[in-house]
Amino acid sequence: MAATPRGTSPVPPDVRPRLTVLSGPSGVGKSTVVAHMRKEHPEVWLSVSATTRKPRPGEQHGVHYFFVSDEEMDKLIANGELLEWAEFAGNRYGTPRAAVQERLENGEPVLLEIDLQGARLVRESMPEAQLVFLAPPSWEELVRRLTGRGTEPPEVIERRLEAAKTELAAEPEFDTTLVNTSVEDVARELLALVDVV
Ligand SMILES: Nc1nc2c(ncn2[C@@H]2O[C@H](COP(=O)(O)OP(=O)(O)O)[C@@H](O)[C@H]2O)c(=O)[nH]1
Ligand SMILES: Nc1ncnc2c1ncn2[C@@H]1O[C@H](COP(=O)(O)OP(=O)(O)O)[C@@H](O)[C@H]1O
Repeated sequence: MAATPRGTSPVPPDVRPRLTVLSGPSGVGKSTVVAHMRKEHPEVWLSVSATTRKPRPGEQHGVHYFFVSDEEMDKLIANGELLEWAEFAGNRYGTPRAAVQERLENGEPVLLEIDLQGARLVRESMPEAQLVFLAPPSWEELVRRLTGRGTEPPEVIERRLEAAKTELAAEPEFDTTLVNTSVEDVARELLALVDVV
């Protein structure tokens, strides 16, 4: 057995990153890919964020998001209850800290689906986190998906596409890029990265 060089620590038994961040522009397919993966692998734990955005038809409180008022969001932030938070296209979004911490302390994998600003904050506070970028096959396809989803009025779509330009330019900051051409393929690749055993 090779000796451990002096001055370095032995490699810990499990060096796999437990925290995975999935980011990518609005409409690229993050929710679709994660939902597809969790349909077959419900054991993959996804953090449920708090948001001041209004629910879309079909979105459930506590499942897709915790839908909160501006005042409630102020309190969550002031009380330090969010691991990170950001303003995106006119609404605030944040990751509740306690549930994530509990899982990480138990050595369980955690998946966050958050925006670029949030991904950068996580990288600062947890450098061991792995950052995964979901990219569209092309700009035209991103516009098509965001428009085709039909959940936002044109001015909100414009705002999100403006943000998408900044987000696409930040792709090199991420550890891995997955191009969302096929939902099935990307869901499989993401599952391997999240490494749920
Ligand atoms: N920083 C941060 N971003 C979040 C959080 N939850 C969701 N987001 C991001 O906020 C952005 C807008 O989310 P949403 O309004 O659901 O739109 P969608 O991504 O187009 O479905 C997306 O980039 C989400 O990944 C969070 O807790 N923190
Ligand atoms: N690989 C794909 N091919 C074609 N359409 C897709 C694909 N992935 C997602 N979509 C569609 O694109 C739209 C945006 O997907 P969504 O998951 O809501 O994106 P995000 O969560 O990143 O905002 C939805 O209408 C969804 O059905």
